[in-house]
Amino acid sequence: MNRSVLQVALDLVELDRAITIAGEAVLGGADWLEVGTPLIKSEGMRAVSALKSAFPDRQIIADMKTADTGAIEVEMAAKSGADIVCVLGASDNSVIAESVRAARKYGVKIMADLISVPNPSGRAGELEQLGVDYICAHTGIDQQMTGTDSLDLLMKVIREVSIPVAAAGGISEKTAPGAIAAGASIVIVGGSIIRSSDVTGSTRRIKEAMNQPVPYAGPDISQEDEIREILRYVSSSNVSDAMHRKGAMSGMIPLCPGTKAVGKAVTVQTFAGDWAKPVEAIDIALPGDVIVINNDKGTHVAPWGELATISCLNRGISGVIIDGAVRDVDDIKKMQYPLWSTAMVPNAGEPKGFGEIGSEIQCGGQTVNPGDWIIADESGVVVIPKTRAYEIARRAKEVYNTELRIRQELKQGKTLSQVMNLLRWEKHS
Ligand SMILES: O=C([C@H](O)CO)[C@H](O)[C@H](O)COP(=O)(O)O
Repeated sequence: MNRSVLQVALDLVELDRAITIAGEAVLGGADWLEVGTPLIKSEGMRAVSALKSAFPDRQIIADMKTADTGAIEVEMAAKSGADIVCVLGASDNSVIAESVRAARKYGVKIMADLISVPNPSGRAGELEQLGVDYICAHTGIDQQMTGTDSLDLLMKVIREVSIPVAAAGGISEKTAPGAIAAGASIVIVGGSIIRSSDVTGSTRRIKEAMNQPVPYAGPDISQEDEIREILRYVSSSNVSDAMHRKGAMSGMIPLCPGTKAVGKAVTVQTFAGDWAKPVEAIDIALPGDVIVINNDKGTHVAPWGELATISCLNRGISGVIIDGAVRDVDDIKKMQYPLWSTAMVPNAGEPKGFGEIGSEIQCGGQTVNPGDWIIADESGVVVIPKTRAYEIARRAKEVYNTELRIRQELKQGKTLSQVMNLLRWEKHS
């Protein structure tokens, strides 16, 4: 292959939307069109034939992810119009060999996908020996969410084979030049194009980036900084979607609607109205943290008020969440400080000093540990366990990006039910 190819992965579930998005991507310069696995599962082989009829001059790739009955699946895809069929590199050699035989018979090519292969560099060579036409160094979408880097995999396999290698897995305008510099002949892009509000523009920018290869230097931001960066622009609703409706606190009212808090939790267990530990937590918390307080069901006395809030502002604390009451509401509102509580009351308690800072607490019906991430906005407060914070932030970003595209389709006049094809997916139908 002389020049690098941009393959756009149509990982969608509705054929009509896939064809529209494919058309926009072709306008931006997409060379090859991949009928993504979700689309094949949702629409079957008619998705392959529909894409081929709509775009007869493009190579159509059927991402079958074949793991068994190689010959049958290759035959189906080939007869539906696919030019290239993707099989799982982790499959048994008998599956690969049968796929290759069927491919030769029906005049199509085989791309072997290295997703989840334990020894990718060794396996890539074996797959070449078995006769596959392309190797795909692929980090799956779920793996990407945990921080696995597709270009690391590409670099492990690129020198092991002499057939063309495709790079896939979260590739964007930023990483595409690195894939080409590392030697990829094909760059496969899904989310960065199909979820964009400007599919044509995003495709064009990635194509342009591919023409300026630059060696990949690895991520330019730490995972913690990336979590914070993402949580600053996604919403608590996006995070709740990413967590499959887990993590949302109940009964939390924003004192200053329109404000937002994002940060790591400094937890405080106190007793009704005992404001010593909540206020001491201000000195322990780091700038950017969120103080999360359990006031032991005390809604008649407040462990928090205006003066504590001023201290928080001075220390750069991102916000305060109280399962309990707050007072001095008018003054805090003037400061527009991000604070959520379950009650308001004028009564102050006493600084007795019971309770502790930095232990596991319950807040708004959720368990919160020190270091868990908090995102709070006008919809409410969500706690993200620290062990899954990177993954959840990345998934929330996917939710956010998916909505960018849906919003664009709504602006063009479709209803939400049309975009989502609700009737098709109703449980009782
Ligand atoms: O093959 C893919 C994935 O397994 C879902 O079927 C994607 O097409 C591939 O990962 C490219 O998509 P992005 O990772 O979103 O760029």
